[in-house]
Amino acid sequence: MSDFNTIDDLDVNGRTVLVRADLNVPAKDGAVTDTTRIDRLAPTLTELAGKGAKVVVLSHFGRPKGGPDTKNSLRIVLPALSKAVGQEVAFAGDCVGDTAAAAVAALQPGGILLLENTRFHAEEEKNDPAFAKAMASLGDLYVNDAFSAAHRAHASTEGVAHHLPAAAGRLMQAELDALTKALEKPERPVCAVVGGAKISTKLDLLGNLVTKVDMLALGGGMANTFLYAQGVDVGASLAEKDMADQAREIMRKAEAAGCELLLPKDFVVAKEFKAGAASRVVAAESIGADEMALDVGPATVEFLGLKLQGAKTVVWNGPLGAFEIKPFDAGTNAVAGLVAERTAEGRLLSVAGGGDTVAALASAGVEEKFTYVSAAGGAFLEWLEGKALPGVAALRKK
Ligand SMILES: Nc1ncnc2c1ncn2[C@@H]1O[C@H](COP(=O)(O)OP(=O)(O)O)[C@@H](O)[C@H]1O
Ligand SMILES: O=C(OP(=O)(O)O)[C@H](O)COP(=O)(O)O
Repeated sequence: MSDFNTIDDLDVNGRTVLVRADLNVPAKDGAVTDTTRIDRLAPTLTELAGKGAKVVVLSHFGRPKGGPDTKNSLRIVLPALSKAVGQEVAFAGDCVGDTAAAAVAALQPGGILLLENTRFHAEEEKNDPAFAKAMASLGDLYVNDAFSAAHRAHASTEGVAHHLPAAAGRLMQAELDALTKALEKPERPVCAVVGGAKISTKLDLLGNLVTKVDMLALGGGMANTFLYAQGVDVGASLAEKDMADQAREIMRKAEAAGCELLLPKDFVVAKEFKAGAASRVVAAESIGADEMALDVGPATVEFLGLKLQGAKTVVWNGPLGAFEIKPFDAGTNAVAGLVAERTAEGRLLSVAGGGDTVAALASAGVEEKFTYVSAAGGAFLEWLEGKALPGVAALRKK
């Protein structure tokens, strides 16, 4: 980390420090369901507050369409954030402008203020220079502790760093150190497991990943999209059908690079996406028109188990199914259990990451058994590809 400043390099006493956090945590019905990202961020905030800084926290939450909406308000993280830092955290209903400025002005040294979702402004994702400048004008110093959002070149993750003295937070430091230690020279064969629901934003990443790993196992909406691209009828399953050409291109790249693509053999399907919905196991080619593939089936679990026997390193982002709802957690639980067991036996090095992936591993009871669990998903896979992450690059000493 010698080419980055850290909090040790900043004189924060009495200064206003803008901290870019990743509070994009799993939530349901307006409540946080997994606090891992909040708990891992807390030491940075308490250290800064303890050193007399006025701490102003910036973050995105969800994927709002460039304007405010109640579903994606960061207000819902306030109770968990206050608990994690051991003090009441103040809140402002905007991340720029008069509302934000008034809340910052009211902040005392040692105080912590959370600003509303940066993605409530379309300028955030465009990395609009004037918007970044407006955000930067709220503080004296900038600390980026959002490694898990560092693959995004957005105003709060990248733009602001050009306007203020910038440093990496403790979580950012810890993630980069741990990932470097675990994966700088991964022992082959390397198997990447990619599932989850973020299809279009992760497809680009897979094109590079297949040139770096020996096997790529797909689950979740990603697998459905690839099966659709192969001509399989995926019924009402989550899939981005307009991404089929790109998926086919990735399959060609994988073949050329000698990366074995592992697609599900069978699925647990249901007509409704709710707990206790009637479900059945079907072959991948037999999903009904009104059915959704919500988890990988037992034949897929067995197949992945056999394939993983040949792997020395596993990197994993994205649950294999809709794990929040039983029984669609079974595939993720079984494969995670297998990886955990082989890691414990010293036969495998395993690194997993992602907001929901961490929650899935915790609910499977195996989080502690992986070699390392990162708070980051997409960012960790892009780091693994050797890509320069914009949020990290902007912190480099000028
Ligand atoms: N087959 C599926 N159908 C619908 N949703 C799915 C399916 N498989 C996984 N998911 C959903 O994917 C979400 C996690 O995806 P993602 O955000 O990409 O992971 P992470 O946050 O770990 O990077 C979970 O909410 C899960 O319910
Ligand atoms: O949760 C995140 O990424 P992840 O799902 O890859 O772990 C980050 O907060 C980035 O969110 P984004 O993928 O909406 O830019």
